[in-house]
This record gives sequence, C-alpha cells and structure tokens, in this order.
Amino acid sequence: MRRERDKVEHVIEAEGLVKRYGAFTAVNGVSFQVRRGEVFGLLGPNGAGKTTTMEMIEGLRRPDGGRALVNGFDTVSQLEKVKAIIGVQLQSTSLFDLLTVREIAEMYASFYKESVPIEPLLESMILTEKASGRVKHLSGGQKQRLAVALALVNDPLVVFLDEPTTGLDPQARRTLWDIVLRLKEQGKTIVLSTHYMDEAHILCDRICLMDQGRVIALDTPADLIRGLSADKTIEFRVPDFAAMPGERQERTRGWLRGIDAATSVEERQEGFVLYTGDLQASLTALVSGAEAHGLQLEGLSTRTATLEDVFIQMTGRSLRES
Ligand SMILES: Nc1ncnc2c1ncn2[C@@H]1O[C@H](COP(=O)(O)OP(=O)(O)OP(=O)(O)O)[C@@H](O)[C@H]1O
Repeated sequence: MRRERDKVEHVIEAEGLVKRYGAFTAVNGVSFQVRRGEVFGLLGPNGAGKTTTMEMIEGLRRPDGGRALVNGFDTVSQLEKVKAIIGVQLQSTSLFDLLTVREIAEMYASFYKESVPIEPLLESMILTEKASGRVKHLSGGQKQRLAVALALVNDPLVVFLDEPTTGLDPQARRTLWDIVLRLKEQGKTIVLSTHYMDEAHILCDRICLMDQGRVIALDTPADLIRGLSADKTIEFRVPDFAAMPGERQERTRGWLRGIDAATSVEERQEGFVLYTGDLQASLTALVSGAEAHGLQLEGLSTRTATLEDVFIQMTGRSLRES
C-alpha cells in the first residue's frame, strides 16, 4: 500500500528559486524537478550555488524569489511537514565530540516522533565497531558516514547529501558511494551536491549542472556527454612548443584549430586537448599535419568526453579552476 506521503511523482519541485546576499545573487532563478527514487546531482564548481539551492529546498534558507515543494509541501509555509520527510547531511556537520556514536544517534532520534532502530542503522553505515567510541576519535570517512546515518534517523523520503566525500581518501569515497547506491536501492530519493565529476557520473541518474547561480544543463550523465557537438578528445603534447618563437606558436595554433572535424582546441598545462566529432578524420589530419609542420607529438591519446568536458564547453572554464 502506498503511504499518503508517497503521493506525488516529483518529490521535489524547485520553481525559479532566487537567493540574494546583499547585492550579490547567489542563486538566480533555479528550476528543476526531482523524480521519486532517483539520485539527483547538483554538480558545479565552488560557489556555483549548490549549497544555497539545497538549503532553500530543505527549508533552511528562505528564498528571495520562487518556491520549492517537497512531496507537494511548500518549504516555507509547510516547513514542519517538510522537515518530517527529509534527512539532511550538512557539508560540515559539527558533531558533539564528547558523545559516543550511539549517544549522538539516539539524541538525533529523540528529535523525531518516529525513528528507525539505531543499531541496524549504525551497522548499515559500517559504524557498529565504533558505536561506543567518541565522535572525536572517528576518521574523516567515519564522521561522514555518521553524518549520513544522522540524516537517515527519521527514515526520510528524501535525503540531502552536501558534498559527502569532499576531503576523503579514495577508499573512503568509494565506501560512501556504495552507501549512496544502497540507499537508492531502498527506494530513497537522494539529492547530492558535488564538485567531483566522476562521483556525479557514477552515482547520479540525472545531473543538474550549475554555474554562477544558474542551471546550465540538466540531463542524464550519458546524454549530457552525447549532447556535445564533439564528444571525443585527442590529447597530446608538443614538447618544444613553449620554446618556439611566438609567430610559430601562433601558426601551430591556427593549424590545430583548422584540423578536420575539430570543434575546439584547448591549451592546458599538461598539453593540448582537441575536441572532435570524428575521431578518425581528426587523428589522421593531426598526425600527417604534424609531420608536414615539422612537429613532434608526444603522449598522444584519445578518450571519450567526460562531464568535465561538458562543463568546459559550456562555460569556457574547468570545474576545478572555476
Ligand atoms: N551567508 C552568505 N552571505 C554571503 N554570501 C554567501 C553566503 N552563503 C553563500 N554565499 C555566497 O553565495 C555563493 C554560492 O554559495 P554556495 O555555498 O551555495 O555555493 P556552492 O556551489 O555550494 O559552493 P561550495 O562547493 O563552495 O559550497 C558563493 O559565492 C558564496 O560565497
């Protein structure tokens, strides 16, 4: 039987959300819908407005414009109803260092009318061994898992995870990824913010790409990449490029830009990146042209574009540099 609270297909509706801090507009008309049971990612560089957007949907920040509904409840006028059905893992949850893991989970559970049993919850977050230990002795990954456990204590319909793996080592990140995927299997709707494109690609059913307070694209990871006019890249170095006279550098750049099927060429610290819609045509032109121009190519490799490339092509900046 479907419960009353499970009634709408779109668990979240954000409609034209705006947040200003003085003269600065941090979120500038953000709209999207989150479907029941999906992992929905907000991906963007630092300062894109991901946290502010999430906080308006969670009812923690009041929008200056637009509105957000969670399961049909308005996050401003029906905040209590919203709070009962969401779980929030904040970017840097300040936990009470002197309590034990079990004590803090019990304390959080006491805030709600209904809560899940604590021991299985801690077990599902791989924290059973630490249950009697103090929070201050936990590793970074364990603290993050505890923060996720606390977000789940009221058996929420929607779980918000704000940059859950920032600062974690690769193994701790993977453990958290497994946890997120398990939550999805259990039917939770998850909204996750991140500035790691690999994380977004692996975890999210759909990604809302944000930059400077706006949504710049929203689709499945595969379709975001397929949507690029050039979804393949060729990477290479020209070892003596930096030492070339300026005029020869310019000629080389001009030639690269004109290569068959190439849509753009980027110069990065690690070398050139050429985007193309036709890998074979561009590769052939590159290799034969290099010889004709007396240029040596090193570290030549090809790859399919990533979400990072989507971001670069849409904004002219990389996720990391922004
Ligand atoms: N309370 C505040 N007062 C003034 N400016 C703020 C406040 N909170 C956020 N901002 C600014 O709003 C912008 C968006 O911040 P937000 O934290 O939402 O971005 P983000 O995409 O989550 O980035 P991050 O990954 O750094 O958290 C940033 O430029 C930030 O400096």
